[in-house]
Amino acid sequence: MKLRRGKASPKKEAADFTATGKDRDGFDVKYISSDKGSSRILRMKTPNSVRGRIGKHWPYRFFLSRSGRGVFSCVHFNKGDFLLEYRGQLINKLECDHRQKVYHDALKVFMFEFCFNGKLLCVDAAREDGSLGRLVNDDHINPNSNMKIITVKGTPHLCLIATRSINPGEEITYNYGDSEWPWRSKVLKMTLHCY
Ligand SMILES: C[S@@+](CC[C@H](N)C(=O)[O-])C[C@H]1O[C@@H](n2cnc3c(N)ncnc32)[C@H](O)[C@@H]1O
Repeated sequence: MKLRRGKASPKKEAADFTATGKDRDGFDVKYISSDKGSSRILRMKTPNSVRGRIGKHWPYRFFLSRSGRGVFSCVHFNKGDFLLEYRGQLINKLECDHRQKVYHDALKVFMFEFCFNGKLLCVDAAREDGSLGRLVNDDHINPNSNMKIITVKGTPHLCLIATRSINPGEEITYNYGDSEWPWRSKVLKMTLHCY
């Protein structure tokens, strides 16, 4: 992949951000409300400068059909860019199974299980720690990122990497995988909203 001069590779960026334990700039959390099958954004933190740019280039604003929080880009990202780490506590299968038994359903969705070097591991992001990766919503039809395992000093880190270019104002999404997620079975109306 050809890199812009001075720009670190996604793997290097991921390693740097995972080491600091901080999210990179360029994202906003917005609250989305679903009412009668349609959805709207309740609170926007996007700066006016960015809003102006979106308005100029986008004929439409957002299609949203979910509720709760979502993570939105407020800058442009290229395909292959490192976006965010799905941060949390790295635990083994035994501990993961235990927590699956004791956690409420609302917390279980924050447990990300994956295979690493032939072992089942889990990042438990149930704790509200202010990080953004744990707030990224599912889209199995047209996601703009995917979750990659990036190994830093022998430890696996779950990192969201852009799968296409992402414009300011777009919600960051990835495919949560093939489970029967309840929201996927609902027929949700898609409504356009302008602000
Ligand atoms: C890892 S959390 C994502 C952040 C979450 N929206 C929040 O406000 O905490 C996963 C939860 O988000 C919601 N969610 C994620 N993707 C969704 C989607 N496509 N449609 C509806 N709800 C979704 C579901 O409630 C799910 O249990």
